[in-house]
Amino acid sequence: MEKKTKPIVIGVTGGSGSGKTSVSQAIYNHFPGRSIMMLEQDSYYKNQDHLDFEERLNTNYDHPFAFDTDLLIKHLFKLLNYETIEKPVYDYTKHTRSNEVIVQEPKEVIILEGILILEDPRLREMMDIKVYVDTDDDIRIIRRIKRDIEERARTLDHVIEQYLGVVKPMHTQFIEPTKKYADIIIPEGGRNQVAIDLMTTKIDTIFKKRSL
Ligand SMILES: Nc1ncnc2c1ncn2[C@@H]1O[C@H](COP(=O)(O)OP(=O)(O)O)[C@@H](O)[C@H]1O
Ligand SMILES: Nc1ccn([C@@H]2O[C@H](COP(=O)(O)O)[C@@H](O)[C@H]2O)c(=O)n1
Repeated sequence: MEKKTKPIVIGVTGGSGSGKTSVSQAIYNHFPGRSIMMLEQDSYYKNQDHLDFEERLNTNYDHPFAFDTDLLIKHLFKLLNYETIEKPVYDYTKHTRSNEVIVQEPKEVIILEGILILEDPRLREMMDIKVYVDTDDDIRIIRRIKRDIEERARTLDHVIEQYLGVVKPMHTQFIEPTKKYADIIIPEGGRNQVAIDLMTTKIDTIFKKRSL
């Protein structure tokens, strides 16, 4: 019996504020109505309903332990097996999962995006293409300040304290070293149209090969 091809997994990583969501969205938006989906590692932050808000504020969200990676891997295996998943929804304002889930049907191309997706060898093993979005630290912190205040209900003092205390050291210890696993390094994230064109051309080839 002919073996069915499995979906393609494209991992997109980089430091916080590097532009990995923007790159992933740009690739995804290039294929409206096609068999492509996004899977965000952030959706798999651990549930913290058992902790009070003060304790949640002190969680290290940039350490691999912050993620329910077993659940992410389980869901990825299901998607590779063409099964539907119930993707958790994360609430950054409450620092825990919301009660909702998103029903996600399997697709031929999965864009897996997150700060620590290349840190876990099991996840690396599941990826066909690995991308690292490489953006200078000063640009990343400026973007993060703006975003966290506007979209994640944070104060300037909290963003700075979190960045210096946790985000920066964890980036150096866990995220930056995963660059060596990348097949492609994209400088200056979101607006690197050449890199996005190369990625979309590659995906187009995959769709054509699969007659999709
Ligand atoms: N090339 C860029 N130029 C200016 N702003 C950008 C660029 N890429 C991303 N941004 C902005 O920076 C913030 C972080 O980008 P995002 O793609 O969410 O990064 P990440 O997912 O790596 O944290 C967002 O508000 C986004 O609109
Ligand atoms: N409750 C949380 C959960 C995560 N973070 C921060 O999010 C960053 C990862 O998301 P990006 O879109 O920036 O890649 C990570 O650096 C965490 O510090 C948070 O602040 N609060």
